[in-house]
Amino acid sequence: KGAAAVEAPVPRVGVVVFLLKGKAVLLGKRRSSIGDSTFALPGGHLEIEIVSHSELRSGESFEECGARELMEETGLGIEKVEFLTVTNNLFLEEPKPSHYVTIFLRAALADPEQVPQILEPDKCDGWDWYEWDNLPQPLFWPLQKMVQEGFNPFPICSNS
Ligand SMILES: CC(C)CCOP(=O)(O)OP(=O)(O)O
Ligand SMILES: [Mg+2]
Ligand SMILES: [Mg+2]
Ligand SMILES: [Mg+2]
Repeated sequence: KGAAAVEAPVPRVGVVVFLLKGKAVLLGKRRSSIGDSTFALPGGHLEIEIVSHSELRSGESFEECGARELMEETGLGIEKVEFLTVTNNLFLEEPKPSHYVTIFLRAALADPEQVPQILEPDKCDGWDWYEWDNLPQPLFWPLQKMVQEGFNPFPICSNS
């Protein structure tokens, strides 16, 4: 008898943001079925705005999604949002298998003085700024993989 067919998870799109401040990046400790208790960039699911059962408004852009997720999760306003890279991430170890195509953006604080708030305490233990050459452990594995491969999210001529 054949093994039961395995349901392949439908790929979803995640948009995460390297919010940079000097040589530091904003990270939060996740409370989630995916990457629980690991340090991850702020961000989340690319959403289609469902207005009613019969009307979909046009979906959000990557940049709009990044800015929305940052506002929802930290209350921070961001600017100079740029596309950096994309990765293909299969989460097969998690309780429920999932598959994310993850869009990585870079941004700066609109107000450099603004302080992040923990607006979703059930999803994040807290936000903090971490120097890129002294990142906390454990990192959320898609980010860990990029760091190990030498990814650098900072602008080349960063004179900031
Ligand atoms: C798993 C990740 C790459 C994409 C989903 O991110 P997330 O779990 O932070 O999602 P939300 O912020 O939308 O809840
Ligand atoms: Mg979110
Ligand atoms: Mg999120
Ligand atoms: Mg979301």
